[in-house]
Amino acid sequence: MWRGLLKGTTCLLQVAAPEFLHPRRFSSHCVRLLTQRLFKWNSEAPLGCQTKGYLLAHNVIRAYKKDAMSTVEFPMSPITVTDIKQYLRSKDIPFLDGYSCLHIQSIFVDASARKDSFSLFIDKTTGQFLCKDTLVEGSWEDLQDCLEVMQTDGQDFLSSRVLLGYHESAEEQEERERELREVQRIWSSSVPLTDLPEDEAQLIKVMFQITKISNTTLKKFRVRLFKPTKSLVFPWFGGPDSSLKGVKLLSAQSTDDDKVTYNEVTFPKCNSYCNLFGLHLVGRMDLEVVLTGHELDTMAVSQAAGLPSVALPRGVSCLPPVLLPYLEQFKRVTLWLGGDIRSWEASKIFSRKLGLRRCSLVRPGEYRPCPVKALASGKNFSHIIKSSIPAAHKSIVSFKQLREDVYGELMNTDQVAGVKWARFPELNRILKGHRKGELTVFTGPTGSGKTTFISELALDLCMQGVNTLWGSFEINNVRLAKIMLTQFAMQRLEENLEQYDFWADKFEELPLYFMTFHGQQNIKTVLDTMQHAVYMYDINHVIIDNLQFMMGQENLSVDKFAVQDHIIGAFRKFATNSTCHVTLIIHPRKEEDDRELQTASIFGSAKASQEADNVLILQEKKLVTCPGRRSLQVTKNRFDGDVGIFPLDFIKSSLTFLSSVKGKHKLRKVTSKPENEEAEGTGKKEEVKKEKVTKTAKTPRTLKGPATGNESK
Ligand SMILES: Nc1ncnc2c1ncn2[C@@H]1O[C@H](COP(=O)(O)OP(=O)(O)OP(=O)(O)O)[C@@H](O)[C@H]1O
Repeated sequence: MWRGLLKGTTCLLQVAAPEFLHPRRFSSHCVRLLTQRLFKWNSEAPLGCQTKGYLLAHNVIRAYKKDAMSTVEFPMSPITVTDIKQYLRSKDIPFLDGYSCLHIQSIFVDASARKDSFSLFIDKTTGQFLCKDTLVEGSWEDLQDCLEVMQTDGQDFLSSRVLLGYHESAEEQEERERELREVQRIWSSSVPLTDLPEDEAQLIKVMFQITKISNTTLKKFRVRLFKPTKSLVFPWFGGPDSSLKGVKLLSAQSTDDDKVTYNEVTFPKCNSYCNLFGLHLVGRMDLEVVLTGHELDTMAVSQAAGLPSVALPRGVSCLPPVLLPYLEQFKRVTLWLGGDIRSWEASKIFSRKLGLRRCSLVRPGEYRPCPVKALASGKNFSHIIKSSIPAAHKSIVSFKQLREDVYGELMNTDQVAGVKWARFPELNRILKGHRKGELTVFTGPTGSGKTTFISELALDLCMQGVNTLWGSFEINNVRLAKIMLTQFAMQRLEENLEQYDFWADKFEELPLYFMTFHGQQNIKTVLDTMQHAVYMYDINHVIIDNLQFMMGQENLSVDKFAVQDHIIGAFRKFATNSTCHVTLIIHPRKEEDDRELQTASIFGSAKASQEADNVLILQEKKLVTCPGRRSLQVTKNRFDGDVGIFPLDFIKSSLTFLSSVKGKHKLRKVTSKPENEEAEGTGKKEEVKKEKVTKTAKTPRTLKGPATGNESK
């Protein structure tokens, strides 16, 4: 359908604004200018015609953007809160300065029908807006357009249909309606837990480890049981009429080793499931809330602490900014996201979005597990919540303030070490895991498979819920996605095209985003886009392929090293400040055919290896017997100093690398020497203090199910 619209609007554009015909230039800014021109032209025409022209233009742009939903564009005109305030003042629009948003009166509701006088929320970071009364949402440019239209026409308000829902294609609309029918079907064929016979209800409670959650609480939150799959059903009520908008199904399965795993499925699916479970029970006058990472936790808090509580839709993996308006009313937000380090890290990151000064964080620990476990073990909830730590930290701290942090790290060494790779156990043994806030520099000979390898390394993490952003400047996103999809499916999909949809559907669920850049880029633009993505999607891992594309096209013969140092410094700062891991691919210096690369071979000065927390080298052995053979060498590991090398076998059909141990290629685990002893730039062979050979069995490759953003607890 949108092709049809595009055709129609192309004609319109040809007349009104030919310079915007190039699809890459479609943007809200383009619509805005186009709209203004249309208004100018149509100033004599009746209102309906003007709005139609406006809508038509918007339709195309929004459909275009929606198509590229997992791509992250550079915000056309990065906006600051000062700009927004200035604009509102210039239009005489009164606003309230909230925590994450500015609040204005809704422009989509007739003044006489406005329930809440300041129900339109403008995100201070992005300018994105949401009207809570009508659920109209859009970009800052959309809002400006609407305000301009109102001013031009001298209207008090606009119809909510101006922006609502029209961006959907027929297919999308059909899909949405199908999902809504599915939601209704599940909801109406499930039974309230409290209506089950007592023994059956008890069995279910045991299965989900919620024996301490009372029937009153279950009833209050309207939890049901979907019998065909024995799943708990958590409803999502939303909108001005608090109608049913979606459901989340939680199912339990026992594993071979007698453990129970929990799986979640949402309708509508993951990306559009934007529910704060429990929100319908929050009163308009409530000023305090406990934010949890799971529906069961929210019920536990509500029951044991008697406080309003809401759960994040995708647990600790993200806090979508679209939910921020719903949390604006609270003067105090206690984040109790779980009982592990990952929850603790997430609570620190989310509190920045929520506004540090109103947030306090429950530090995980032996006496502070996640709420549902705390309820099961009879912990004192009010004590835990009262002893939560204010999120606004001072820049100078004493050890007294740090001692709990240090203790937490000592207690949870495995979690502190980061997310483990499922496909590269040898890398886990050396690096221990993938940690937030670190900078990894990766190099290897030209054409040796750097992109292919990093693609699999990042995919592995992404499949475990690490929100990932790719900046691929060398190969385009379609090619990159094709490589990743092949690695994900672990087979040549060209030969099994009938399976394409199956794998693509699963792949689509991954928290994976791509920057839309290609070729040479300005470092500031790239960093701004990364910052934007961190805010929008809680990105934990950014991959830049490769640094040479930020060095500019001009001849940098004089100070190219200084430029590179500046860029590396900027990425280092970004990784630290945004608590986000950055993997930077850098070309090596000119290689000599018969020598292995080393840290000093990284192109540029020593800055790259000094700033990096990890240095990884893809070694290419020119073996006649085994031409595809590569090894991965870790030459720097700031976390615990272990360095080493292990061989990789390339499987061409799936573009994957199998870490293997064959013949002479055994894992060499080497305890590193101090960083300052590294023979940077000297070409000296690295000294080895201690060397031990660890026998590693060939790891069988099993494809783990793709992460759906749904956690199992
Ligand atoms: N171990 C390997 N053996 C043989 N071919 C490989 C291997 N790894 C990757 N390839 C293939 O080599 C080609 C180049 O790979 P890739 O683009 O990942 O290399 P690169 O090091 O990133 O290249 P560049 O130096 O140009 O950035 C691809 O077609 C890829 O499928």
